[in-house]
Amino acid sequence: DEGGLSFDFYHQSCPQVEDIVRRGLQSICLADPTAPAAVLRLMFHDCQVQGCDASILLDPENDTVQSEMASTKNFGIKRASIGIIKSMVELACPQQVSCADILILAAREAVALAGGPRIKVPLGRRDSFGPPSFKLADASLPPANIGIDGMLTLFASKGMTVEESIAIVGAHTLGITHCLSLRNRSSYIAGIEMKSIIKLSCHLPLGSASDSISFVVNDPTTLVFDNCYFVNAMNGFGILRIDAEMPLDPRTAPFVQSFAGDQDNFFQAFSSAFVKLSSSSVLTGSQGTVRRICNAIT
Ligand code: HEM
Ligand SMILES: [Ca+2]
Ligand SMILES: [Ca+2]
Repeated sequence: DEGGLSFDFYHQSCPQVEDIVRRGLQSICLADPTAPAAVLRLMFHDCQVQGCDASILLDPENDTVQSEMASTKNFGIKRASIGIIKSMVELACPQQVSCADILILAAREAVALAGGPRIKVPLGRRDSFGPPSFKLADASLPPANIGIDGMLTLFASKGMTVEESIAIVGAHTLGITHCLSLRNRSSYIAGIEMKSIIKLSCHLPLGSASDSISFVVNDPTTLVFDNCYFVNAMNGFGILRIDAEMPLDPRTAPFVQSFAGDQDNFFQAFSSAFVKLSSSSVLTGSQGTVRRICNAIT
């Protein structure tokens, strides 16, 4: 049982949905090679707040109800690709496929398109019906400078093992970190001086307006889903605090070494972690709704 989800959920109502999402993401990627990173992070930030229910895609209802995007923890999140893919799915199968499922399928394609594993994901999520909650997003998303304890507790609550928790953070094999997100990161962690690396890309001391424009890459192969992130972290070049501490903490170090040495191990643990993350506290059956457009409840 995958918590009310199933692998053949759209078998009757929209058998072509996986192909549509794949082709949609492929063409978006041709125009913007950073799209896989954006979609993968978007999926995490949806699932982390009230479950994988497309709540992050809702626009503010009016001046008083702010969207999840108003949280500073959602800085840098890009949402446009899901709306485009949803409109392609709606043409083929009107009002059948939830935005929540489209987001998970798009994240799965993002990983595969960037060279990672093709993950089999159960479907049948429904979209949130309530108004967006900026406060919930702010409370539920991890701070940029979370440590190993906080990270392990967070993913344990989604049923992940320690190995899976480290694998899912391996999502940082894609994408970038803005200098803004490094403001509260100690530059000196367990003997490793990060200043010289960050200095190449950020204006130091951090705190200027340019911090929201300038960035560092999360690993040297920022467009490729590979195990380079773990090799890089072991060499002392982890960008965020968890990236830097995972190779050093005795609880996590053995898994970082195993993933750095064997990409298949990483892909396997990442795949099972991805299914757990994307299946945690979802709406199913008659709960929630299937939105016609992803940014509003109509
Ligand atoms: C406790 C765990 C985590 C923390 C504290 C964290 C934090 C961050 C931060 C601060 C950034 C940089 C944002 C910016 O400055 O633009 C980032 C980027 C990113 N994160 Fe995480 N993250 C965590 C877990 C995850 C997970 C589980 C995933 C996906 C499954 C993920 C996927 C990504 C991706 C792909 C990027 C790059 C985004 C882009 O380039 O557009 N992260 N993360
Ligand atoms: Ca959500
Ligand atoms: Ca990489």
